[in-house]
Amino acid sequence: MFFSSKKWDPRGRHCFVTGGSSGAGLALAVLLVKRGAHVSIVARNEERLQAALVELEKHRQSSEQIIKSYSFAVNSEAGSTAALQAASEPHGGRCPDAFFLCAGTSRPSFWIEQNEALMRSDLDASYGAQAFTALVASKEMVKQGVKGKLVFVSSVLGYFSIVGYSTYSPGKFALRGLAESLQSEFLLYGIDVHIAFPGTIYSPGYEAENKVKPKVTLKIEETDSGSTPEYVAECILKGVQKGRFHITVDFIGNVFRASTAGSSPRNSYITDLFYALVGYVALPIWRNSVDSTVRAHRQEHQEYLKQKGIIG
Ligand SMILES: NC(=O)C1=CN([C@@H]2O[C@H](COP(=O)(O)OP(=O)(O)OC[C@H]3O[C@@H](n4cnc5c(N)ncnc54)[C@H](OP(=O)(O)O)[C@@H]3O)[C@@H](O)[C@H]2O)C=CC1
Ligand SMILES: CCCCCCCCCCCCCCCC(=O)[C@@H](N)CO
Repeated sequence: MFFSSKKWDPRGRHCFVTGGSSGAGLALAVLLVKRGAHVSIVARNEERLQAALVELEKHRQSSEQIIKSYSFAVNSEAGSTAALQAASEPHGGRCPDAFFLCAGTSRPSFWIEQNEALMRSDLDASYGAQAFTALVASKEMVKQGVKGKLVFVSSVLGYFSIVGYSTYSPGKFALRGLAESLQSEFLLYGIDVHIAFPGTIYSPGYEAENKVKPKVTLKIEETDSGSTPEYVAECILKGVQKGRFHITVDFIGNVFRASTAGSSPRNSYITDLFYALVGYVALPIWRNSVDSTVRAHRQEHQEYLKQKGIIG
């Protein structure tokens, strides 16, 4: 209803994937290479980029495809500009057709353990790592008259939040706010905006965050069955091809999406009504159980606070 019905084909297009060296970003890059796109992946760690590039090469469809990696930190305007310039060069300076903004990290922890520096760096890691790329990409697309695509990757934690995500969720909610605004503004240019809200992704980033994740958060997350990076990538690409604004990859995501839709463009008026009804009944029950889990953790948490020297 809100987008053209013709399916978008990545073949021969230049796709710019931030966070393309790991997890969902790497899986998306692989998928795009398989579909015949030119792919540029961006991340900071050169070694992991090189390993990812070897993986991408295995899926090359033709010798024409330009497949490259770029080491830049994209959580600043300068970093994103440098990455975009470098990636545009092999394409004669033309800016990419689609931007898959997968860069992001999470450091689950308790709110009272934060300080200003940690809050700022986590907001930078969840929001800044995508917002600045969106800024420079948009300017370039408008300047060059490219009717491209911006695809943000939020999280189901951009729809709701739980204990442990006080410095991560705000950035993922903020991405939704940004996408909502740009979806409207970019009607001026014919640039499409999409935003994905995956649940748990079994990625290297997930392995890393679990090492520091509070026990109570791990317990609540047991309800989430999770998805492989490959599955998430497929859902994101399908969602983009179908012209969906909010892209969810699993049942939980669909329920939260439909329950918090507001005036966001919907995916379907019939199935979204079903998901919204499920949410209306099931979400308060689920939330009550989450609250009970947190309350049951009070005593253990007191011990934790003592151990850390936060209380006497
Ligand atoms: N894993 C999960 O359970 C979930 C993750 N998400 C979100 O999905 C996205 C992908 O996550 P996941 O699949 O776990 O990926 P990983 O955490 O495994 O990989 C993250 C990627 O982003 C890159 N990156 C991080 N920060 C920057 C930066 N400032 N500049 C450039 N590159 C950066 C990393 O490379 P390098 O460190 O070398 O820069 C790496 O390539 C993230 O935005 C994440 O928040 C959403 C829901 C669930
Ligand atoms: C019918 C309704 C039932 C609702 C059940 C909901 C269960 C959700 C549990 C919490 C999932 C948290 C995913 C975190 C993803 C993420 O972004 C982090 N891994 C950070 O990277």
